[in-house]
Amino acid sequence: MQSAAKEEADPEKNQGRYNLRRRKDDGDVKEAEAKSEHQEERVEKVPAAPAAPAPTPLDFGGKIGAFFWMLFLPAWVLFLVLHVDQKDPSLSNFPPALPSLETFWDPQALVFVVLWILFQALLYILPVGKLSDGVLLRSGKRLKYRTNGFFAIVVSAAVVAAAVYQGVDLTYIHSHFLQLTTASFLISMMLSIYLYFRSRSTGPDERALGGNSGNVIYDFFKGRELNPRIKEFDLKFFCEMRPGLIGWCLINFAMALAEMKQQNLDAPSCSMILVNIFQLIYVMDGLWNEEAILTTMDLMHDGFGYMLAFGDLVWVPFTYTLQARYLVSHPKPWSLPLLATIIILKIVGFYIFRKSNSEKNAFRRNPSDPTLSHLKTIPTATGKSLLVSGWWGVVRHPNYLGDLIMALAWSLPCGFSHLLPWYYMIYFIILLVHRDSRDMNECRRKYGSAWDEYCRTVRYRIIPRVY
Ligand SMILES: NC(=O)C1=CN([C@@H]2O[C@H](COP(=O)(O)OP(=O)(O)OC[C@H]3O[C@@H](n4cnc5c(N)ncnc54)[C@H](OP(=O)(O)O)[C@@H]3O)[C@@H](O)[C@H]2O)C=CC1
Ligand SMILES: CC(C)CCC[C@@H](C)[C@H]1CC=C2C3=C(CC[C@@]21C)[C@@]1(C)CC[C@H](O)C(C)(C)[C@@H]1CC3
Repeated sequence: MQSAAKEEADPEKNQGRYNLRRRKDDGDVKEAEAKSEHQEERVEKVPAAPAAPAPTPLDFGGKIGAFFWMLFLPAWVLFLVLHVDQKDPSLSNFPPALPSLETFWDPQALVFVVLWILFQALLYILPVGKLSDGVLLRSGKRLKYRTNGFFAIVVSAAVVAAAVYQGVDLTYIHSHFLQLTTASFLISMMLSIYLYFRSRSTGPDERALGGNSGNVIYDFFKGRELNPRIKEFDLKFFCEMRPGLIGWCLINFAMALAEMKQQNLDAPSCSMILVNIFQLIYVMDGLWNEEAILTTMDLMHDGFGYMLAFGDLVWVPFTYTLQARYLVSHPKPWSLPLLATIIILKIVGFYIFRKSNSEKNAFRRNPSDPTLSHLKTIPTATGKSLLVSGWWGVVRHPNYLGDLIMALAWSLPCGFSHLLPWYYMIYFIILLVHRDSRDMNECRRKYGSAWDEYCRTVRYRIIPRVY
């Protein structure tokens, strides 16, 4: 174990740790060999390039699992959207009755969704804000990203405020929720088909290691191309950070207006305000620290396919808004002690989440960053090191811990009368536990014995002394 500064001060030593083993386990052997050859060539030219790319084992229940998830996820969104509309959205009334087919479709809703995405695309391409460096790719290249997400949400807020001032009725979003969901689903489906077809003409270095099984359904679901771009326009980065994420805040705001209309209130309820502010802070923080997304799993390792396209454009805006949507017709009384507890939880969760994400991002960008020199690290054979003190010495995913505490603070304002507003919390535990195990497998593959040493030093995964 050594300090972060010392580790980086010896690049030649690091270079000697490249992992050039050939892996012939699962997947296309020829391709794996071709990658290894490229890798050996690159070692001389690009000292910091990640090593030993080999296709990863299938995830999400493999080929059959991918097929199941592709059908199940949209059906689940549909049930949630319909269930929350019921007068009594309790478990005994699940599943809700299906409406007639024509109810799903409204061309106007499609136009609004397309306009929203185009508007966000326009803000994304404006030459405003920083051009940030992505991580080093297997090809030895480093992509540039326009990180102007905070600018985009501020402009979007101003445009929405002006529209409301001009008399635009945003409660349309509440009354046409189902049609807007269908429209977004169609767009995500078309995008996924486009992504799959264009991925067929990409080289091995441009593909994600995990979405390249050769099975059409699995690869379509998981995503094949790592960084699909149209010229400088990065589709994965844009979809993950803009239309759905900013759309989440727009929908929450529309729910607050719908609550006022439906409950005949002069102002939104306290619970609604809390949910709106907490989630707005979460999104604004993500956009303010947009550069940090470049060192997350989605951007570094996952291909862009159905899972992320659907997740970004449908799942995030139409299920993460469930709490606000629930509150529209289920007002909750609140007390000062409860309010104080919820706010404290949010602050604690946010602090852990932000500090740990920023620590890892700063370390991955510049391991010799003087502000991190006090942190202990473990060197690995790839030349990269692992943090073993600071937040990453408390548990192996401190950022998940903070995120979960925040999720708790988002559900509490909705009370305990129904399970539905707790859905996000339950889903999030499942998502993060699964993500953690995906990441553990991936890191064990990448870092071998160094990862085992890390796991021996930092024993718990997400919750200290519990899990
Ligand atoms: N609201 C939502 O729906 C969701 C939110 N999130 C949030 O997004 C954020 C990003 O999460 P996610 O992308 O899953 O994962 P991480 O940001 O935790 O990224 C995992 C990667 O970090 C690196 N890493 C792991 N351990 C260490 C260590 N000790 N020292 C240095 N680097 C390490 C590894 O990559 P390498 O070594 O290759 O650099 C690993 O693959 C989290 O805060 C999460 O809570 C995530 C999913 C959904
Ligand atoms: C459809 C599937 C069941 C699950 C899809 C998962 C996706 C919805 C999430 C995967 C990782 C995400 C992140 C965020 C949103 C949800 C998805 C896309 C994030 C952008 C939210 C804001 C945060 O501040 C963040 C850290 C930037 C998040 C990054 C990961």
